[in-house]
Amino acid sequence: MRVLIAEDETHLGTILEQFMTARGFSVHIVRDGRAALEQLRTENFDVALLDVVMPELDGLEVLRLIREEPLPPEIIVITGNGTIETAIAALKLGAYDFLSKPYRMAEIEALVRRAWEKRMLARDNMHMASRLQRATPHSQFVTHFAPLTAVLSMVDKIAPSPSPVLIGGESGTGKDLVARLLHANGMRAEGPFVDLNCAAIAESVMEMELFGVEKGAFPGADQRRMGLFELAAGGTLYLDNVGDLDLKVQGKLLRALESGSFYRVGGTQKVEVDVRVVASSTRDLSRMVQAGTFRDDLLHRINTIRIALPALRERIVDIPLLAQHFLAEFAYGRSLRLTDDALSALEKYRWPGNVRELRNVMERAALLATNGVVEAADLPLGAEVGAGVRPTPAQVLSLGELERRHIADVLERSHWHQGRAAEMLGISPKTLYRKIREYGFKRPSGRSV
Ligand SMILES: Nc1ncnc2c1ncn2[C@@H]1O[C@H](COP(=O)(O)OP(=O)(O)OP(=O)(O)O)[C@@H](O)[C@H]1O
Repeated sequence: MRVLIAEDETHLGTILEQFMTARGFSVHIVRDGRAALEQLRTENFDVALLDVVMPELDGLEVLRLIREEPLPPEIIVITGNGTIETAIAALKLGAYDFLSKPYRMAEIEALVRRAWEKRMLARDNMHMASRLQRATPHSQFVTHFAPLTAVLSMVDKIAPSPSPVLIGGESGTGKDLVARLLHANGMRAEGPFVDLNCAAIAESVMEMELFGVEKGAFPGADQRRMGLFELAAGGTLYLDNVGDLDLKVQGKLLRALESGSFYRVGGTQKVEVDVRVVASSTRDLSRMVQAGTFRDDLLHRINTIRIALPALRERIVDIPLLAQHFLAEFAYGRSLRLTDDALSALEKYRWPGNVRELRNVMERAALLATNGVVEAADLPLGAEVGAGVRPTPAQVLSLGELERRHIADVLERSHWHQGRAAEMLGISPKTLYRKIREYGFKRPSGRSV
């Protein structure tokens, strides 16, 4: 339990500090209001004891300012001459409780412990809610493919370590799922899992999104905002499509990983956080290093542990297994089965959207199935999916070009409705967004969506 004591009376402060330390609290003491404010803004405390009468800033002012911050500690205000007006003002400003001087040490200890329990309860509720939300779609990683079962045992082994992990693989291969497994099986499972798709955030705001921004950093920054790094404190930060970070943010990320600390945008106070970073990329980061678009030193840092997820077409053994798994998920109590023809159609298909696409296909198949049987005709794999882009033997297109043309075609057919297009392609909207940027597609003017 981390406790801040702000007390300007030297002797009293020291006695309090010694008492609390001896009772097993981790204590930091400051002697004036401004120092208290700075300390509370830069480090995470569970409880703060604020004397009301202090130089620079009084305790009530510190209380008011700190309550405007995200996730403030519980505050106990210590009033000098026990004026009831001050105590009421403190409670109105959101203090947990107040104590009047002179007080007994045992009294203060009991109050600090109660304040801490309240904070833990609130935190548990928050985590419980977010875990319930997470647990539903992402619970199980299904595979029979030997190299992937080896990956799963590696995930179990490395989950408890704080080292960064890099997960590579095409879109829809399960990178997000593996990142969540790493979190859920690690020491930080009780902490937050914060996920950021680096491809979906404009470069100009990425630094603020990750590291937060200090009040007054620029005109309009009228309050301090925590970045995702801080929000992930004690948990895992998942950076999806890490290759999309620009070089400046890459540098800052590297420093944060190396030192465990960073500065908010416009800030001068170092913020220290304990966060495990898991990054993923669909792109070949080594190639990006060669091209000068990804930092070599950052790649080394996040590459400490590397996991590569194979495309679904490279593990045909998993196709029937996953198909049954998703069919059961969408059967809603009915019993559904796939015909041999349907299975063979699934195994022959190339699955550009990997497991995500298979899941979408099985969802629709479950809806279309009659008499509990899914026929090949019920599978929306569509000959038409490849139609129009199939090259003649003399004109073999690269996979990248094929993908580019196919996405352009689907965007056109969906009238640039990106949600629908992503669904047709079996990829996530965020991946489609990134591909649109990668291929430099421009929405035709006059189209609204
Ligand atoms: N082996 C698996 N077993 C069960 N479900 C899986 C498996 N792999 C992926 N999925 C499911 O497929 C969908 C896509 O997976 P996920 O979001 O993890 O892919 P991704 O590689 O992170 O994709 P992107 O690069 O587009 O973000 C999710 O619904 C996920 O639960």
